[in-house]
Formats: sequence, structure tokens, C-alpha cells
Amino acid sequence: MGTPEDLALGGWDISSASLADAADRAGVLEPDLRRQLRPHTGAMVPLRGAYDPSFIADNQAPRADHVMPDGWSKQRRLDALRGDIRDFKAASGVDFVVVVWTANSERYSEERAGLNDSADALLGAIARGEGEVSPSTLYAVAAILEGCPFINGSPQNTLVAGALDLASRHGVAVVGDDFKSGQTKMKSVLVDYLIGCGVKVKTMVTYNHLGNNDMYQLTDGVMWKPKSAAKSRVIDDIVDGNGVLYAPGEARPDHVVVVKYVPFLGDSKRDVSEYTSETFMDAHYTTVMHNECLDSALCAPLILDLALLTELLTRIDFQVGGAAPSPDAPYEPLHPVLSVLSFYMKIPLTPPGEPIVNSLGRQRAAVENLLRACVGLAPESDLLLETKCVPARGGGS
Ligand SMILES: O=P([O-])([O-])O[C@@H]1[C@@H](O)[C@H](O)[C@@H](O)[C@H](O)[C@@H]1O
Repeated sequence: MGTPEDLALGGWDISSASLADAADRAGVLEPDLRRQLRPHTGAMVPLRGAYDPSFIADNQAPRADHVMPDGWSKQRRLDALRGDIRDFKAASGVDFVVVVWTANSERYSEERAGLNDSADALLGAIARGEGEVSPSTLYAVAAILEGCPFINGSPQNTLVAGALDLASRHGVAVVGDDFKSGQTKMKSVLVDYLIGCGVKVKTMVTYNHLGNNDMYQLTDGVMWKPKSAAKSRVIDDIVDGNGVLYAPGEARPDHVVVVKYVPFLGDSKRDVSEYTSETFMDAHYTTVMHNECLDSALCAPLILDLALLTELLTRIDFQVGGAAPSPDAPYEPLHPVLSVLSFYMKIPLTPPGEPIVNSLGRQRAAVENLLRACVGLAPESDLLLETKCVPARGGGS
């Protein structure tokens, strides 16, 4: 498995700022550290981005000074992105490329038959220049056609059915959607703990505020919709999967999601949340939580993990045939939709027929146990049966 030191970084941006200037603009890292890094980061300049203002917040327009010409068709943009990937791979000397969407949230793309419901429909829509093909979907298609896994770190529906079909056709891994970085991760853990203890969560009133550009673009009501859905749905499987506490069809907990833009705070993301539950004899149990951390400090490790784990997972083949496959059974790669990386995503994409698991503990166990299987270890169950099933009085072995 690779390490962060093995990575070469590159990418696109609609802003021409070098990494050094972008870091100064964001003000995330300490000024002296930024100064020390400038000899390196000053030379890291992004490639021109595929920009479509109809898909991102209007307030991002002042940044868009580094974009492909307006007159370029979707097909020409796709071809340019594919060429950028090939050029990066050749220039950096890496042997594997993973493309991670870390850019703005986009509005949802319309999904309909003949537009993006199959690989051929999507490729045809790009060739025709259909307006409903989003920039992020162009990046995803470019990555897939270049054999590079694509990870969607934002909440929009980048990986439409046609993109997933294309990934399956080419056997290229995809992961989505929306990095699970702060409040949502904490929410999934707390609700998992409460429900796991038989405490019935009745309200989740969760509030975020921060002042970075990611939040600034979410002040646009259209861009907020995908993020709101991503922050809201994370509880679904935990509640739906507990028929003892929540009868089928019973109203779900009151779930409020509020996010506000507070410029002065910059990248410092604050999570102020209150959870009220019913416990024994319907007594109320209220938890109030305040978390603060730099949004970038929460997201950057996820991006590194996702790139490194995705590369590793693409090297896994398993022998088809259940627990005792015949010696000559064929070997297959994992399904292109790498749902085992749900740990990192607010709204995990899963292969057809696989239920979404949002419990953070179960998601982590899935990654751990898959890696254990790769080195011949049994899944970790924490059962410790071997020490529980021993004679209490020193009887025969
Ligand atoms: O992961 P989380 O803290 O629940 O959600 C966060 C959002 O509330 C915030 O608006 C956004 O800027 C962050 O990138 C992150 O998506």
C-alpha cells in the first residue's frame, strides 16, 4: 500500500491561483508554514478547469479566471481533461492516477432516459453538448475513460447512472458521495451509540457555521439542496435498521439541519447540536454537543486515505466460488462501486442490491476486515470466543 509520501499532486481549478496563493487566500495553514512551503507550492499551478456557471453558485464567478474557453464543446472539454490526465501521468512518472473531486458543490443534474441513464446515452449526450451534463460528470467520464478511479467528494449526483455504467464497462472504480468530515460523522457515531444502547432518538437539531469558500458557495439555495440531503440522510439506515425501537412506518426522529456562513471564522467549522431521546420509562435524555475544527484539517486526511485505499482496492482480486472455490475458479476484481469506502462518505454509493450502511463503526469494520482478509486473517468480530469457551475449573483441554 502506498503512503502519502508516494503521491504526486496535480489538478484543475477555475481559479488561476497557485497553491501558495490559494493557501494564502484561504488562510488555513499558519503564515510561517505557508512562507516556508512557498518555494514548492508557488510552483504548483492548476490546470484550466471545465467551467459551467449554470452548475455552481453565482458567487464563484469572480474566481473563474482560469477556465476552458466558453466556445469549447462538452466533447472538446472531455478530450482536454483526458489529455490533461495523460500528460500529468507522463510528467509526474506515477504509475497510477486517482481523480478526486474536491471542488465546489454543483446543483443536481437532471437524470433522464436517453441523457445519462446508460454509458452510451451519456457519451452521446456529451457528443451532442447536452446542457445537463455537469462539469463534474465530465471529469468523472474523463477519469473513467483514462482508466483512473474517480472519487466524488461533494454531494451532487456526479456519478449518474450512465457514469456508473461506464465505470462497470471499463472496470474502473468509483466512490461517492460527499466527504464525511465533521458534524455528519459525529452524528452517525452518536446516533449509533444511542440506538445501540436502546435509547430512542427523537430529535436531532444540528447546526453548523463556518466562513470558508465551501460554505460561501452553499449560501446559494440551489447548491444547498444536495448538501442538505447529504447531511440529512446519514441517519436513515441506523433508524430504519432498528425495528425494535422504530416500528415500520413510524415517524423518524425530528431532524433539523442548519448551516450558516460566518466569514470571520474562515475555515474553523463549528458544530452545535442537540439530541433528545427517550429512554427507560420514556424519560428524556438530552445531549448537547459543540465541536470545532478546521474543515480542511478534517477533509485533507480523508482525501489522502481515499486515494491510497482506492489504489490498493483496485489491486484486489478474489476467486469466485464462495468459501471453497475450485482451484481453477476465475479471479474477479471488486465491484467498481467501492462501497467498502463508505466510512469516508456522507451518502455512500453502493453496488445494486447492497443496502447503505451509515453506522461509522460498521463502516470501519468493513474496511478493516477486508484488509485482514487480504493477509489471510479472519474477520475481527470482538467476540473473543476462544477465551470465552474455556473450562472454568481447569478441566480437560
Ligand atoms: O461533514 P459535515 O461537517 O457534516 O458537513 C460540512 C458542511 O456542514 C459544511 O457546510 C461544508 O462546508 C463542509 O465541507 C462539510 O460538508
